[in-house]
Amino acid sequence: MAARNKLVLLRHGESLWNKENRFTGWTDVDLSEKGVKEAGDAGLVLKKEGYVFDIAYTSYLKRAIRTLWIVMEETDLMWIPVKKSWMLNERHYGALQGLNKAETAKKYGDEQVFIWRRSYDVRPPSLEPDDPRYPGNDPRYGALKKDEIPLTESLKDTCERAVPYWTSNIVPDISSGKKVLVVAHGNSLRALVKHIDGISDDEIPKLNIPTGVPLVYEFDAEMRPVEHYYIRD
Ligand SMILES: O=C(O)[C@@H](CO)OP(=O)(O)O
Repeated sequence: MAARNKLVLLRHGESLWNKENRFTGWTDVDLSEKGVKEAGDAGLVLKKEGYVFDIAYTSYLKRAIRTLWIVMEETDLMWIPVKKSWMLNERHYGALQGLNKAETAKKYGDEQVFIWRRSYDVRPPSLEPDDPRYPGNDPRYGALKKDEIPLTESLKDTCERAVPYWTSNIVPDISSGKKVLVVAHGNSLRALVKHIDGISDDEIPKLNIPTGVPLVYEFDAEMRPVEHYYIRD
C-alpha cells in the first residue's frame, strides 16, 4: 500500500465560555480547568500512539494556542515551528458573542438559535463597528484589510477564509510529507472538514467536532481523503 499522508486536527479543550454556555466566536477566552486537562489528555494519547509533528498551525485565539502549547509539551515537541493565522480563528458570532446560548434560545426559540449555530449560510446578527467587541480595534488584527474584519460570519464566510488558507499553506506541507497538526475551533474545523470530505451544505449542520479529541485524516498521494478517525485513550 502506498504511504499515506496523515494530518491531525484538534479542537481546543473546553473554554471558560464553553463551560458557561456562552457564544464565543472571536472573544479571546482561555481554557477552563477541564479544558487544560482535555488538552493534556490529547497530548498524552498522541504521544502514546507515536504521533510526531514537523509543524503546527493554530489561530490567534488563546484557547487554541494554549491547547497547542500543552500538546507540544506533552509530546516533547516544543521546538517545532508554529504558524498562527486569524484565518483559523473561530467563526465570528457577531452580536451573539457573550450571550448565554440557553437564554438566547428562550428569547428567540430553539429553531432560530439552531439556524444561527449550525446553518451553512445564515449570519448571526451583526456587530456595529463602534461595538467594543469589533475586532478592528484589536492590534492583533491590525494587518487585516477593513473588509476582512468580520462583524459577523456564517459558516460559509468562515469557509471562505479558512479553506484558502488550508489550500495555500497546509496542503503544500502535507503533500511534501510533513506531519501536520492543526489546533483550531469547532467551526473553523467544521469548515475544513466540510471542504476535505466534500460535505454538502445541507448535511453540514449535523457535524459536531468534540473538544480535545484528536481527529486523524489520512490522504493518498493526490491529497484525496482515504479515511478519518478520532483517537481516544
Ligand atoms: O460559541 C462558539 O464560538 C462556538 C464554539 O464553542 O459555539 P457553537 O457550538 O454554537 O458553534
